[in-house]
Amino acid sequence: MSLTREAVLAALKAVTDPLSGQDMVAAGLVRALTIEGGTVRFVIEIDPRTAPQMQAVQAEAEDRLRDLPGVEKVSIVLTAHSDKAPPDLKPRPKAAPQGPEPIPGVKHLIAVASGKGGVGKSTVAANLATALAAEGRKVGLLDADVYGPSQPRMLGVSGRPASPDGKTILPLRNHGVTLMSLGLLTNEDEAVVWRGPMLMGALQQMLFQVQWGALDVLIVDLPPGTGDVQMTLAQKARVDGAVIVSTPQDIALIDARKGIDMFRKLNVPILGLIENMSVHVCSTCGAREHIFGDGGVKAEAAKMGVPLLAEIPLHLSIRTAGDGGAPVVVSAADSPQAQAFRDLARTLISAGQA
Ligand SMILES: Nc1ncnc2c1ncn2[C@@H]1O[C@H](COP(=O)(O)OP(=O)(O)OP(=O)(O)O)[C@@H](O)[C@H]1O
Repeated sequence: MSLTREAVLAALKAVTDPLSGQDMVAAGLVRALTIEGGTVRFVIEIDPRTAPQMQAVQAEAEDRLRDLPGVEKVSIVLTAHSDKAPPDLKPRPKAAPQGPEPIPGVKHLIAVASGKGGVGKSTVAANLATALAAEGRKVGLLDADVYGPSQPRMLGVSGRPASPDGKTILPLRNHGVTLMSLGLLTNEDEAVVWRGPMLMGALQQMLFQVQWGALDVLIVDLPPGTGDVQMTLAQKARVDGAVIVSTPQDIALIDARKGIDMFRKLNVPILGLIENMSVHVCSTCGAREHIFGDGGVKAEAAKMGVPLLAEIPLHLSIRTAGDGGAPVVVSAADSPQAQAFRDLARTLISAGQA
């Protein structure tokens, strides 16, 4: 005959709780009772001061259960209960949904997004951040490109951020920019597989637990596309505006349109489009060629009713500077390429957006 719950409870009712004088079941001492095959398990929650009396109850309950036919193993665990009131399980009216919150100390938060990968979004974010710093702004850069964080390499930053109190994280700094990136917490060569909730937790930590200090502007380098990171950012933090980076190629533009739609649905203002790899400038002869097409982003911006904020040339020095850890704005400050980013920074500052 298999062991039943009723038989177990009946055996336990023969044990008296010395504190209340009731049987231990009626006294509510038996918690989380499970019966699996011949194994009986439950928990007795006790006030630590009554431990000696309760150990006697535990021993008696064990004896009685072992005498029951069908019982092979008994496991009774004594746990100390806290004096806190038990959790209130009654349904409550739903709390008002938590809206996006400003990040303490941060005046403007600008998201740098792209519909598609590889269009130069991280390059634009790094150069925009250093260009804003060169204009005297206090700038932070959050590398939220969780699938391929490249800002530590682009800004020439390495080492682990410290967390002296185990709660807040101290960001790193280079070229006048305060940086935090998941790339600083993982090994560069390690492929990171993030589960959704982990990812969202990490993003929230980077937004709200990093000691950003007083910033005029925090640039957030997003992963490409329209996914969870974009949604979480817009739902948790007040995003003052998004800039969308695209190349002049049609396919990049189609994806950019999707990005714009998403931000509009999330009530994030679109500050404008940035055309990257706009025109190829030969680093030896200076010849200009529209490798990815001409005027596409400008026409699209006009169609969508958003400004075209900048046209950044495709130039070898932009890539080598990024790879070398000092964006072109820093490493070749007087070059026309650097000036294109400086103009972008000034445009945003004069519009009161950075
Ligand atoms: N204007 C440019 N001129 C020359 N090279 C560029 C330019 N913009 C970006 N690059 C190069 O193109 C490559 C891709 O750029 P980047 O990593 O910034 O793109 P991304 O859109 O952030 O990519 P991902 O999808 O990986 O996030 C890099 O090697 C970068 O140096």
